[in-house]
Order: sequence, then structure tokens, then C-alpha cells
Amino acid sequence: MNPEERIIVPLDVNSTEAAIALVEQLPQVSFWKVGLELFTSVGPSILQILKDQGKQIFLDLKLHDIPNTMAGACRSVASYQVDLLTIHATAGRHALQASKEAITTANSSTKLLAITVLTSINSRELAFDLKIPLELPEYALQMAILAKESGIDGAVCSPHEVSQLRQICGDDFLLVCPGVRPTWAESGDQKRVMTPKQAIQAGANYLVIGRPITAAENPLQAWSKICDELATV
Ligand SMILES: O=c1ccn([C@@H]2O[C@H](COP(=O)(O)O)[C@@H](O)[C@H]2O)c(=O)[nH]1
Repeated sequence: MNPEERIIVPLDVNSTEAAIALVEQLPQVSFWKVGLELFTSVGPSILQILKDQGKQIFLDLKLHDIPNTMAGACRSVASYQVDLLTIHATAGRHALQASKEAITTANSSTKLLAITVLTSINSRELAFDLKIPLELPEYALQMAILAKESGIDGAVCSPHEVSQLRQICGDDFLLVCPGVRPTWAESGDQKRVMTPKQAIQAGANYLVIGRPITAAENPLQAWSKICDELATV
């Protein structure tokens, strides 16, 4: 895989027009993420638009509900034929298994990724606000193991945890990292960040990089700069 194919760019905008404008500004980007903002604004029509342009799609809906509801949502998403779909590992083993079964029964090639710990959460928040008694890296690992045992294809984690998850979950387990920031970019609300090069070296299959590219004065230049960095890995 070429280094640039490892970059997934989120379309964190609230209209089809704004999404298309970004796609047109970055013609070399082959993998786009549709998340909650865009999907709740314009619905599934954006997926067909991206598919018609031959783009790969990461549908980041972060589903989190009881098993029956998760299975129903996964059956609906199966018809969109997206490449990746997120669900929360904390929905629990039965919900993860029901989601996988729904995708498999629908003969869909969509791969499921489990969110381990959001990259906007730090150790302090995990312990004091969310009352999780494990250290953050251990908790992220346990969520990934639960996902793997439940038949899920991979996990979303921060670059901080990716090397341990790769080691324990193996090479076939997809690891996708948001929380990626080149040295020249602001972290914003991301708390557990590393550079693109560090994240790939640590074992990520894909990087989700948004604002450093999409909020840059020149998004194409920012994307190219990140590709140059990845070419040195
Ligand atoms: O733990 C997670 C899971 C998903 N995301 C999503 O990734 C992008 C990151 O965008 P940036 O602009 O690079 O911060 C965004 O769409 C999130 O919804 C995440 O950041 N962390």
C-alpha cells in the first residue's frame, strides 16, 4: 500500500456541498470518513456520491446500543456497502457479536471496527469522570481483546496504544488511529496524539487525519506534507 493510501480524511462538515468541495480539493485522497456531523445532516445520499467517485468509505457512526438494536442498525448499514463501520466496544460482547452476525448474514463486505477509548479522553478523565479503575492503555487493550473475541475485524485506538494492540491482537486485526497530529498542527480536543510517522511505525494500518488537513489554509499542501513524512517510514 502506498503511504498516502493509509490516510483517511474525515468529512466533518454539515452539508453535501461542503463535503463535495473538500473531495474536489483533495482529488488524490482515496479514503474518506463520513461521521456523525455529515451523516446526521445529509443522510446516506453522501455515501453514493463518494462511491460514484470510486472512493473508499469509513462510516464512523460509533453505534452503541443493546444487541437487537445494534444488529438492526448493522443490517441497514450493510446495504450501503461501505468499507468500515464503527461500533463501541463498551456496548458489550453480545452487542458486538450481534453486530458481526448481522453484517455476515447480509453478505456484506463491511468491516467492523470497535472503538476502544476515544482519543479525546485522557487518563485522568478515564479514572475520575468515567470511574474506570484500569490504567488507560490496559483498558484500551481489554476493549480490543473483547472486540477480537467477539469476531470484530479491528479497533480504533490512539497511536499511544497501537503498538501493544498490534502485538497482542496480531497482524490480521485492523488498527485505525485518529489522534494523529504532525508536529506543525494543533492538538485541539485530541488528548492522546502522536505524529503520522510515529503512528505508522507503531503499527497502525490507517490514520484518520482531519483538521490538520481540512482546516489548513491549503489542504492539498498539508496533505502532501503528511504524505512526504509517511514516505520516510
Ligand atoms: O477515538 C476517536 C474516534 C473517532 N475520531 C474521529 O476522527 C476524526 C479526527 O479528526 P481530527 O480533526 O483529526 O481531530 C474525527 O472525525 C473524530 O470524530 C476521533 O477523533 N477519535
